[in-house]
Amino acid sequence: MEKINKSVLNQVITPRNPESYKGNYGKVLIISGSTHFGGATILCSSAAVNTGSGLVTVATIPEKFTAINVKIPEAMTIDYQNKKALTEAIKNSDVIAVGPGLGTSSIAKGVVKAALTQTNNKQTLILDASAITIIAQENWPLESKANLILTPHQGEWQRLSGLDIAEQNPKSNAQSLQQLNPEALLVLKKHHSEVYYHETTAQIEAGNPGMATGGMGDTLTGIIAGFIAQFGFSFQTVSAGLLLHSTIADKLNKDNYVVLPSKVIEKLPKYMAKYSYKD
Ligand SMILES: NC(=O)C1=CN([C@@H]2O[C@H](COP(=O)(O)OP(=O)(O)OC[C@H]3O[C@@H](n4cnc5c(N)ncnc54)[C@H](OP(=O)(O)O)[C@@H]3O)[C@@H](O)[C@H]2O)[C@@H](O)CC1
Ligand SMILES: Nc1ncnc2c1ncn2[C@@H]1O[C@H](COP(=O)(O)OP(=O)(O)O)[C@@H](O)[C@H]1O
Ligand SMILES: [Mg+2]
Repeated sequence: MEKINKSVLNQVITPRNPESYKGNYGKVLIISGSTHFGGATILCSSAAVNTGSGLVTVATIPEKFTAINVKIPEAMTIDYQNKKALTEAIKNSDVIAVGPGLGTSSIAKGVVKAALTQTNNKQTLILDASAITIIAQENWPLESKANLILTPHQGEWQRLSGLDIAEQNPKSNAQSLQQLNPEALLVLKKHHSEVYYHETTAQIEAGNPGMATGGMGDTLTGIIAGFIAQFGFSFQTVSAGLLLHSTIADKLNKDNYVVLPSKVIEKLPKYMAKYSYKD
């Protein structure tokens, strides 16, 4: 399996054009959260903001609006239960990430369906967490006009692919992805996470068990969304987001037994500045 080289960080993370404005850095929509899972929404959206997305909108339930406004004043909020508002927000976004903390209620199912069916071929749709669980449970075809990215952990991948964790290996994973949707990009999250896209299978050599804490995957989803919003959809862009997440976590793990997702998020702008310098 190919290794994802650190040079991808310098390639993807480019200095900003002085003449640019927020409209140049993409509109991200994070569809996320439910009564018991508010933190996932805050971490995912906060990661998208700190990665440098031009504008971030959070589609969630209204009882979470205040918490989001206080924690992430840069983000806007809409109610995903309002079908018209959700449709409008999907239409106006470049990157849509759906699933963190969404749960599997009937409303959540409708929201995932809307994301799958209302996106177009200029957009990227990231399916994570509960969105993957819902698609697996409902046995829906994995279809969308958008560029599709899946970010399951091994338990979620088991649900979607039908492969037990012990059966998951590069060959079986690639075959399953081919059957589910040969155009989709898969980020399989594990120790040394893997990326599958078309004929390429690659792995990061970064990440540590200090990352094994709730919210770390929600954070990755926000980072990938922010990277695609700014740098465009590609295998390299996703690989760079994945590698940056674990690279920051490895630095923090040197003197932190557990690596908190919020600490990784805090370091994003600093590390992006560092990798944007070409020396
Ligand atoms: N602060 C918040 O708001 C947070 C909210 N969150 C939100 O919670 C929702 C549920 O997501 P989830 O991932 O917590 O649970 P679920 O979908 O049931 O999967 C777990 C099952 O899979 C299995 N499993 C096997 N391998 C595994 C692996 N490598 N990593 C993890 N699990 C693995 C595992 O096996 P077991 O542990 O039982 O051996 C178990 O059977 C989702 O919307 C998410 O975004 C979380 O992000 C946390 C912070
Ligand atoms: N032992 C480990 N080594 C490296 N990375 C890990 C380890 N444990 C967890 N991670 C990383 O942490 C993240 C966990 O994602 P996920 O299970 O979706 O978290 P959550 O849903 O709680 O946000 C993934 O990016 C995964 O690769
Ligand atoms: Mg997760």
